[in-house]
Amino acid sequence: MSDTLTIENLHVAARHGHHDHVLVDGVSLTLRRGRILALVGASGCGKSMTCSGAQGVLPPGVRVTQGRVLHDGRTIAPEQLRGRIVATILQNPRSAFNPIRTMADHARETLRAVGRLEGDWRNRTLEAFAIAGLEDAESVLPLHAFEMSGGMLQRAMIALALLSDAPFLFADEPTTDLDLIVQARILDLLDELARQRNLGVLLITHDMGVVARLADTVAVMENGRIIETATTREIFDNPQRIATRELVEAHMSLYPEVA
Ligand SMILES: Nc1ncnc2c1ncn2[C@@H]1O[C@H](COP(=O)(O)OP(=O)(O)OP(=O)(O)O)[C@@H](O)[C@H]1O
Repeated sequence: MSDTLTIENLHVAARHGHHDHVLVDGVSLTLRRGRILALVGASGCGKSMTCSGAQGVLPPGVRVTQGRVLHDGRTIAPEQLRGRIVATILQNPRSAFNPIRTMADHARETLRAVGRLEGDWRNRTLEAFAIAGLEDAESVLPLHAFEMSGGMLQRAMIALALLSDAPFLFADEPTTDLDLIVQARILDLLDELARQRNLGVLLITHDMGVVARLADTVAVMENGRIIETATTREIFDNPQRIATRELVEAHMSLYPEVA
């Protein structure tokens, strides 16, 4: 049971008048360190709500109605999970940064939040920025988000995730807002970091190209439920469910050479 993070029977619902509208309907997933699990499915099927629900960071009016998260078999509260056990990188990094704070401020804040601000925070930050591929890391520290490109910001978000030293990473559509060349570089970086740092990654995406490139296993979601889980090879070669087949076929019609 060591080195695992399990989302168990997660239910998430939104209040609509007097009724609950179920958005996530009994999702169970297990992440293992050093492995990348892709969570895929059509837009609106509940991927992001699963990720946010597991971390207890749902939007107003949306709540977890059932389920728990276990780290190495022990139940863990969302506030203990966030930052310490799970780091997060999101789509649209620009909106994830406080516009009036510098990258140095964000790094200090991240380290403070996980109780690691002591000692030489600056050098640790510079090292994380360099590992994340931010060239001339020193010059990045005083920058605000508006002074950086989308690719730089995504690298900065990855650097902050590394600073927290969490063993698991939730990456929710990490390359969606980036141009194709930057996307490819960020995907390479994520792959490299997951392997080198032995991170367990939950990769949320609707892009089967990203799945083919990075994921070891795939969980397919439809209408708030996991309908199929298999290795990436099996998902591409022998999809069992219609929704899975549609995702694979849509991808193959665009990029026949990939799988
Ligand atoms: N703030 C909210 N309040 C109520 N329902 C919401 C809210 N945000 C999203 N939803 C609904 O929750 C469902 C799941 O949304 P979610 O964002 O998890 O989908 P997703 O699979 O991540 O989609 P996408 O690939 O488009 O990001 C959708 O039906 C969506 O309309």
